[in-house]
Amino acid sequence: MPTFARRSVEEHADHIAGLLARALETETETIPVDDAAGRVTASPVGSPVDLPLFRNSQMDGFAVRAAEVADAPVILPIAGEIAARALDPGALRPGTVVRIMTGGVVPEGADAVVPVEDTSPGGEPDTVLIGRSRGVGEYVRDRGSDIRTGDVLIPAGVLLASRHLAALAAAGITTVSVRRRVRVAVVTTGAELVAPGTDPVRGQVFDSNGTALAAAVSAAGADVVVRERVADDHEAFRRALATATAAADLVLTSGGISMGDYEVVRETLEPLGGEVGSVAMQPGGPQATAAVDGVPVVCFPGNPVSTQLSFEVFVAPLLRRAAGLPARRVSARALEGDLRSVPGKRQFLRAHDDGAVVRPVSGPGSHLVAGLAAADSLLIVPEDAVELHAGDVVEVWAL
Ligand SMILES: Nc1nc2c(c(=O)[nH]1)N[C@H]1C(S)=C(S)[C@@H](COP(=O)(O)OP(=O)(O)OC[C@H]3O[C@@H](n4cnc5c(N)ncnc54)[C@H](O)[C@@H]3O)O[C@H]1N2
Ligand code: MOO
Repeated sequence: MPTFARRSVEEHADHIAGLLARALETETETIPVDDAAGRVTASPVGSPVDLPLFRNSQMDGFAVRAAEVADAPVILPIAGEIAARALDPGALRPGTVVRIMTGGVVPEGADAVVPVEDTSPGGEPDTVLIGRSRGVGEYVRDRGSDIRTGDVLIPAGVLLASRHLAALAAAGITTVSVRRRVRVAVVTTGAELVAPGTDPVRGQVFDSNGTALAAAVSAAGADVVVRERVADDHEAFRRALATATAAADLVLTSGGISMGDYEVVRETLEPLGGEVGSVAMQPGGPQATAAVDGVPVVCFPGNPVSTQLSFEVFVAPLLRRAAGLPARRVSARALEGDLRSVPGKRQFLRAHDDGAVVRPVSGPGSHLVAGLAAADSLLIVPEDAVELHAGDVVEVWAL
């Protein structure tokens, strides 16, 4: 007998959200900035320095006293040259200019840079004709004008991308405190399963759910720490569960939860207090959950499309939020043709969304793994719909 008769999609989603809540609150870890792309900051990172680190030139040209070039054109002697390198240029002598390169230290006394384009040779050796005036501060990048020491460079909860790592590196920071990724175990079950790459005999199928779930977990910002494939053997499944719960924050399984005779997942988890039943959706009708040794176990039906959609509907949003990733893109689209649906179940049809209209690209069968691969979207048909017509507006999830 099922533990729950018929849950709505929302009821089962809420149940899983509650089951996973503690597991998704991971602790923090400190990692090299170079490895931190895609991770989420655990606390605000203050800048240990002013940026820019020192006052420097924005242009190749001449560092000047603005007041001395106010009446340009004016010819002034060139007192030296400052390139972008470690250098203390000393002070700019009154009545002189220095040649300066972009990023070079602007010397004390200079308060503007005249770009080289606004100058020409002064006639005498080591002189320059400054062709136009520049105001105080022009083309000078002041120390601390980007960020000041102690100010927040990156707040907590930020999904680190290359621009954030650049800011950390620019401030000389080498490590950053981030949330640990959620660790997930993937256990596929079925006596018929063989690894892709082997030679199946009649009755055997390639284990595509292991591949799909592992990739989907990574895409949702979590780490796959265990991958097991077990036959319909209770002892082997118990061993795989023990390995999984020892290493992971969350265990995902596929197969073995419906009404047949060899339902190893259902038969193992029900006596442990697992909940097995049916959710008003298609694919993905049979669903189950359990907590084993305090670790949540979420069990998906074995049909490949059912497994993948169940993950997308129930687990991906939670993992994505925990990983700081944006929620999936949901749009409203007009339906291209007519379609019929099974009343009482929310249908997740495999579809193509061209940005204006959406149309199914394969049948509704939950074994149509190639049909799912051909889709770029899921077209959601509400529970109460019996038939929909061309032009009706439907919800579409980008895959
Ligand atoms: N009498 C009933 N039979 C079934 C019901 C039902 O309500 N009453 N529900 C059907 C639905 S809907 C689904 S979905 C499946 C779910 O069954 P299980 O979770 O027990 O899955 P299995 O029987 O183990 O496998 C189903 C199907 O999927 C293939 N499979 C399984 N694992 C993998 C994998 N890792 N990679 C690729 N393919 C896999 C398996 O070979 C089967 O063809 O139950 C229906 N039956
Ligand atoms: O609900 Mo099952 O998941 O359709 O094939």
